[in-house]
Amino acid sequence: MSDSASLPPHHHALLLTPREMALADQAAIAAGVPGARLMAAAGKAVADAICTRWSPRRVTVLCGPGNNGGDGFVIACRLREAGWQVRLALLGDRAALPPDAALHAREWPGAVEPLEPACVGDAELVVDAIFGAGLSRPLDGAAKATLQAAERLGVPLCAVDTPSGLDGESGNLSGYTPHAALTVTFFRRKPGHLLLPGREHCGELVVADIGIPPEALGAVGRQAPLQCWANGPRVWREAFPWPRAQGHKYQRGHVLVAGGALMTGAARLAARAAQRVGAGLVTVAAPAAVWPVYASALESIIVARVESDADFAGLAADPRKNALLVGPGAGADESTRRQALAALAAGRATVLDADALTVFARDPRTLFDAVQGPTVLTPHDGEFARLFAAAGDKLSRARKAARESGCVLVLKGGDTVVAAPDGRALVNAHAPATLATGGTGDVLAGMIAGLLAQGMPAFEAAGAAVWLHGEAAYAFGPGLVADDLPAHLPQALGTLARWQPH
Ligand SMILES: NC(=O)C1=CN([C@@H]2O[C@H](COP(=O)(O)OP(=O)(O)OC[C@H]3O[C@@H](n4cnc5c(N)ncnc54)[C@H](O)[C@@H]3O)[C@@H](O)[C@H]2O)[C@@H](O)CC1
Ligand SMILES: [K+]
Repeated sequence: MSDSASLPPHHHALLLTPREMALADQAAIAAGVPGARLMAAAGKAVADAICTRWSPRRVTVLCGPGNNGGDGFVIACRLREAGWQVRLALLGDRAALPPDAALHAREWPGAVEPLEPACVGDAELVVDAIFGAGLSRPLDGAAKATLQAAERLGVPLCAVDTPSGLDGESGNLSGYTPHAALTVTFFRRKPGHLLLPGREHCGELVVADIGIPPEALGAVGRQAPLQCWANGPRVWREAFPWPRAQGHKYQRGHVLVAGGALMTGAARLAARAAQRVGAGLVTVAAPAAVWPVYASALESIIVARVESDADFAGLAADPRKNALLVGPGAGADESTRRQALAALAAGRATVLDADALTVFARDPRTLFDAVQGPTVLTPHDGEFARLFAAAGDKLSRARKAARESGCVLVLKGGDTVVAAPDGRALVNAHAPATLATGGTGDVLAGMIAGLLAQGMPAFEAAGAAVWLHGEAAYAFGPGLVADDLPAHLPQALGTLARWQPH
């Protein structure tokens, strides 16, 4: 096995697909860690996680026909040793278990019941070790009926690796998937643990070390690059533009925000967010008719009066304005389209949001062909569908669209995905549901522009903005409206400054 120099960057935050995880297992086994030992460690980790959360009680361990079921046999043994009353049920034939699972099944001293709804009848806790990474078709038959019976009982369920029926790669559900109170996975998380709807079925997620050396990642990465991470400071904090003692406002960048003529609040929110995230200067280009609205509300922000799209293009052409934002409250009209194209033509960092995306619905190629500088597109699902034909799960759609457009894609939602044209991707789970309220997207777009203006690369800037956006919402708590976000960015930045890898 290679040394740690071959580890992919931020390897703790990597998300591995089930296939990549199987390759990591194989690499560990090839490096001399027997599969049966990995399974023993996996089962022990789950049993330990259970014992620290629940006192001994009646538990039914549901085992599937593969290695996930093998983990189940280990869990049953460990819980029994710890004084729990354990029932174990197996789907399929004991003689057909794969070798590592068969080995651990031989150590189980109790009865092996057939897996059917009756086996959870008196349980106070249920362990779902039916299917994990090997799920190959929708859940049906006895597995589905038994998990449904467990869920109807209303007792807590602990899932091994993934709740059965959850596709670890996409987060999609197949046939039926129970809601776990606790999911214990091994070595690294999978995209499906963070993507919706999967994340909602995992409950608390624990990642256990089962003895796979991190260097196994180097071996996996040589087959296909590993470039999907859970979004968080680990991934981008080295690129975060903290103000420097010797800096001055001109070194902290200058954001130009196109202000809308009707919905003036959106661009104001974006401008405040750009400023709060650290941009040295922010200019809002305000249409003449509503100039006073902007000017009276934005004391420390420059409000430039524009009479025409040509005026805006003139502002955008000023090279000191090193990050441009068009879209918030812009209106889906010709003027917005001209402003977006003027921003892209400037060849500097650009964020296009909302209406500045919608105006290219009929000819997205015009938009993609105009891209020159680092460009970030921030669609929600509806806006995305107007621009891109990409199908599939959210992660692959975002990646395909990033490649097609040559832009960093921020595909928003409760599980925002950030994707770069070179295949890198982030899945964000750091966002409370309170963010689903009007204007929060404008704030996010402003934050990305603010970080771009300070020289942060587009992929990292998008990831950092998405995380800080979530952090500011957590800091505020319930009752959030978009206006609260810029005001809570200082707290979020404080958390980031103190953040330590764990
Ligand atoms: N060495 C390893 O590979 C390790 C694997 N571990 C465990 O092994 C699991 C992966 O094991 P496997 O690859 O054997 O996969 P699983 O145990 O998840 O499932 C594979 C079996 O289920 C069947 N199956 C899949 N979907 C089905 C469906 N919907 N209905 C009926 N049958 C279905 C397959 O035909 C196969 O027999 C991980 O999730 C993890 O829990 C851990 O023990 C750690 C070490
Ligand atoms: K499972």
